[in-house]
Amino acid sequence: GCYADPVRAGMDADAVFDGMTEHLFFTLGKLATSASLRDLYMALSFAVRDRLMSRYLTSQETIRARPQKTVAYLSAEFLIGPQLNNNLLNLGIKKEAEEALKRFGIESLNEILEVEEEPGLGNGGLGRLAACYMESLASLQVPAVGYGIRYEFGIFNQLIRDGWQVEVTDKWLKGGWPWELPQPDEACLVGFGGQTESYTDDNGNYRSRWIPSEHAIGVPHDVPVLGYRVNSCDRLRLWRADATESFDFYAFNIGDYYGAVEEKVASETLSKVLYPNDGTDEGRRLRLKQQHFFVSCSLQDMLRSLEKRSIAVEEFPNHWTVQLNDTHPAIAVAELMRLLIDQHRLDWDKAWEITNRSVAYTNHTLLPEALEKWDLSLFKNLLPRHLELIYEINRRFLQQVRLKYPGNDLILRKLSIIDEEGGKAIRMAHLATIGAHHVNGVAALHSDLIKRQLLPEFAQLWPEKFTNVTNGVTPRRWVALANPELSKLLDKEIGPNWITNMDLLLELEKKENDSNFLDLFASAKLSGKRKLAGYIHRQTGVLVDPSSLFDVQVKRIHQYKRQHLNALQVIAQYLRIKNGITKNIAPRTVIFGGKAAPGYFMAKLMIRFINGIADVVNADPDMDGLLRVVFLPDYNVKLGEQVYPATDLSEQISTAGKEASGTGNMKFAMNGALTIGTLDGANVEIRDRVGAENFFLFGKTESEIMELRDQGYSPNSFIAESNELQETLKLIEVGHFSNGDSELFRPIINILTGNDPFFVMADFDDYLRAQDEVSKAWKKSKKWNRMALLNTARSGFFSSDRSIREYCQSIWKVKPLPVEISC
Ligand SMILES: CCc1ccc([C@H](C)CC(=O)N[C@@H]2O[C@H](CO)[C@@H](O)[C@H](O)[C@H]2O)cc1
Repeated sequence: GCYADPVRAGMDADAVFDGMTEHLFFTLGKLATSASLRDLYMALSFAVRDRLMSRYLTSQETIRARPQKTVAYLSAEFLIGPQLNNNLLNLGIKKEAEEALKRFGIESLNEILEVEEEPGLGNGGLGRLAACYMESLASLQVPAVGYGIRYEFGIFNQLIRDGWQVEVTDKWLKGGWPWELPQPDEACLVGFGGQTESYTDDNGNYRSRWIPSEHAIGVPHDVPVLGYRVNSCDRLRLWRADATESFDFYAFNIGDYYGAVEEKVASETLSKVLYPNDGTDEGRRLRLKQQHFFVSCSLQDMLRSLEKRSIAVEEFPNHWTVQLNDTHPAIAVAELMRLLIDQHRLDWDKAWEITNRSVAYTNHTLLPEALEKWDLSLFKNLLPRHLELIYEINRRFLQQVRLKYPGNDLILRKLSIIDEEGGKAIRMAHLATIGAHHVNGVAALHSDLIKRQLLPEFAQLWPEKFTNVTNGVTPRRWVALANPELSKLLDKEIGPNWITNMDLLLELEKKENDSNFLDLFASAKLSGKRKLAGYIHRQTGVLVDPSSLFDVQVKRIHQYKRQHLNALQVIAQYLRIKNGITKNIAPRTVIFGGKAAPGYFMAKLMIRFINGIADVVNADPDMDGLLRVVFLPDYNVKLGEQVYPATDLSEQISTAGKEASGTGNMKFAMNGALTIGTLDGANVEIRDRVGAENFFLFGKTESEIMELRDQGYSPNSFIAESNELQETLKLIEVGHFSNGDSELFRPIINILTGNDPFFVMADFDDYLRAQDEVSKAWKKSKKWNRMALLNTARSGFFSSDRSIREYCQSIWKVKPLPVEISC
């Protein structure tokens, strides 16, 4: 698969320039003289795509020719972010592209990168993790396919109007997307609804067949996932829904124009839009249809790849290892059984053995409201055959349990896939756990809580099945690409190999007392802050001082992430300044960013609250040079790439036991930000690795929170202990941040002084104490810079390469398959 044509595959600036010129002319029908920035972005993107095609095709060919186990990562979300810059980095032709652009009169690559639409095919942590993992799989040369949905509309764009979030449809596909390869010949057919009927097959076996009442077609769109400076190029296979019958002429002829396209419209809705909830299960019918749609297409695709290579279906576990990214694809357990039994005529035990040996499940949340439970009648109506199979899986499973715990009906009820309490429901976490050979959490504390709190009976039953793989993030996008200043400094100091071997960063420990190096380190940070300050001014009109402490909390808005605790702390600082208590205060710029799920009222009110505080603080001359508050609209991957290199203090302040891991915390530490945080999720491991002395810890631990909850927590007892908290709450109540309207933020006050489910009041004073520590440390810049350097130096563990190596060794049992390209 080697293509030698210089114009389409040459790697020098001339060739890239020629390639762009050709695509402008032949692909886009534009002359260079009249090309817009967007045309040049498309032309460069096509030219770059040309240059990874040999690796893409040869990688596919290598996997086909030398069958070995391939990772199938099933995820309802892939938050891959902008592609051009990452592919330039991984191909190693960034300089050449910059040179070629100069010949089109474009001085900086950033001008082109700015016009790129990012595919917002995810909500937050779970979706971005999937993207980091796909990039690490390719960089580690492990054959893999990321199976998901090609949503026509991704996560909404966020506008802030009068302090409120406004959602705008994300038309990311307008004008086309150069990074996908539609494969209509590999479409799959998926059924829904209808009923099942049992019959006896010609060997006299009782069988059941499914007669769906409606169908849709899944058309795969492949997206190359290039590894860093290797020949390996894996792919994302994203399914787009289409109608079996695009046009009903009979309806049209009788003038029923809507009828004529009704089925087409109905089918296409399957991949129309991403559900924008990040942790609340709404149990919508279309959501379940979406899940079955992409899972069925993906499993059919895997089975077809065996058929094409005339490999027996019994060999499935030796060729595919299927990872379920949370329960969103958990229907796979029943769908694989259906395909193996109904279509490949295997008997139950063989089919179950194959399923159990192939599937593994990762849990990403403990929040009860985020655990998917499908109403039984909805499930029966949409997937009658799968329900039959789930009943049988459950029956056989409970049989085993009865043997182990005779007469213990309680444990049967706790373990059953069917939740009998209230309206009967299917517990997808139970189906996934029973069908999987491994169940893992995403940080040590989280994996422990899965065993102690979420699935204790299962952990007791199958202790060896439960494991942990702490999350990671790719250093290519989150350091090399996002923070070129720091990268240059690292290349110069320890050589370039840190990008693929982050443990090499430990070398930097030697420089902890080298003030010259510390100054260079700090100036890399300052250049990031200057860039972000410019962006903030352009976007919000707020002028911020790059030399102030950039205190940042960017993540989805959620009560357990406690953005409101941070906001209360800001008010306390504001009051101190107003009361002239400025001795310990360090000039700060407090930056928030994050989207709220459209139906999540409290999260939207928290955004309004933050903007209310910002308006008052930023307009108050007493705050000049001391405090600024900013809410950055439309936080996404692209904006993240600007924020992580420009941050001094990373806010990771969730209620202990609630944040499964966090991944932003890792990106901040890698880029030399210090963390103020609770002992929650991966914060625990970050603190262990970077050193407690380089981490600002506060708050109650998970077990202290449990204790407080069990003994009946009353937030008022904590409020009574804290004057600053009382003053802060009073100021809100009188409407100081809402133009005197004391009703606007009442819901926030009511919940905090009511049952305060996320223990904001309990942690407030200790949080304020920790923030004072931060101010003190900031004023000793050498000390701060040393702490910052040690965070970067000791963040190697949090590379997604380490996470993927752990999955490969302990769960997937797969090895790298280097790709040879002989030209
Ligand atoms: C059914 C609605 C729904 C949608 C998304 C989710 C995700 C699991 C939420 C999520 O993104 N979880 C985050 O996953 C990250 C990657 O492992 C972790 O780092 C975060 O702590 C976790 O909140 C749950 C429920």
